[in-house]
Amino acid sequence: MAVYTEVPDDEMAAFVARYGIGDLLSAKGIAEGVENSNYLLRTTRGAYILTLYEKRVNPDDLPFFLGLMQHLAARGLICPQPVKDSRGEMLGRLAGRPAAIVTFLDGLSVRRPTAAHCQELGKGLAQLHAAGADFAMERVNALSVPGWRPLVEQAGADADKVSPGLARRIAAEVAVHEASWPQALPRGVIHADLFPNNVFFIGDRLSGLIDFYFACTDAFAYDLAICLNSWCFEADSSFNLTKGQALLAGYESVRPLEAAEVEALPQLCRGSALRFLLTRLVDWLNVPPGALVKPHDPLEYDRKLVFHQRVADAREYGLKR
Ligand SMILES: Nc1ncnc2c1ncn2[C@@H]1O[C@H](COP(=O)(O)OP(=O)(O)OP(=O)(O)O)[C@@H](O)[C@H]1O
Ligand SMILES: N[C@@H](CCO)C(=O)O
Repeated sequence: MAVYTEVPDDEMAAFVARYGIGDLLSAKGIAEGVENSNYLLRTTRGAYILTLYEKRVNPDDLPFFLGLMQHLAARGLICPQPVKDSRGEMLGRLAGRPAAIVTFLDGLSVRRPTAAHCQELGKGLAQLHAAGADFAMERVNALSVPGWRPLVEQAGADADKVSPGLARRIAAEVAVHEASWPQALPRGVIHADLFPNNVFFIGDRLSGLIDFYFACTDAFAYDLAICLNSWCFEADSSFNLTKGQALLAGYESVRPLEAAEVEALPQLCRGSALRFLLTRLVDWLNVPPGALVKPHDPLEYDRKLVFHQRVADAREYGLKR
């Protein structure tokens, strides 16, 4: 996360006092991340995370996100749990923004995942899909195919300042998916942003998942595609087949893929690369003045997209069949 909204000390202390989590000792803005404003709170009872929800989060979606974290935690998945205030509410308001306090998770995210991390991640992703199966709420994926053209339009001709020809290429890529996106794949709750920075490990063991603010109801295999993109490429943009194999094997050790999902995987990888290329591009072109945030490189996902455009079938990601 980042810090877009500064909170005056007295407002922060008064807000925290409503939660029965002890006296506030310190509140430190967290520079990592790009979406919401986050503070690490230390109180006389321990550590917590305070999140102020920013532009890309629709406040109407917050009951889904907070309810989902509660649901998954109740089924044994290690994820942040929303803390209720003295009125029993999970969602509050601070410095003019919707805000919530969640529990702090131990563990560290890994900058350069190994194949062992990828295997654990695959297993954890399938466990998340299973734990979400009986979650009653639904949320449309606002950043699936119908959400992409508006992002292309928002970037407009400025896309070419980031890379010559990019505006035309992304418009053409969106058109491909609008015409042929797979519609009937097994679906349920997906995380939709399970990048390495959102997964904690203690040693080689997965110890927790965070950042459920893109979670939605969509194809399970699309979540897998997002993970193949964010876990299995090297810094030079080459795909690491060993990591792909490990991730897919970890996933299938809990939930084997159906034939239609295997067939769709190259297109899902291509579409998810495009999704992150587009949101990164729009963010890159619109950094709010004074915000404590470092935008992500959109062209990393352009290079991944080019790789997927050449993939003929899922064996190229390490699937054994
Ligand atoms: N529940 C938690 N327990 C421990 N640390 C946390 C927790 N939630 C967030 N953090 C810390 O805050 C950082 C930013 O959080 P998060 O990834 O949710 O932000 P974001 O803006 O949504 O980021 P992203 O760019 O991934 O969307 C994390 O990298 C982690 O260090
Ligand atoms: N994980 C995203 C940021 C949150 O949408 C990215 O790396 O582009």
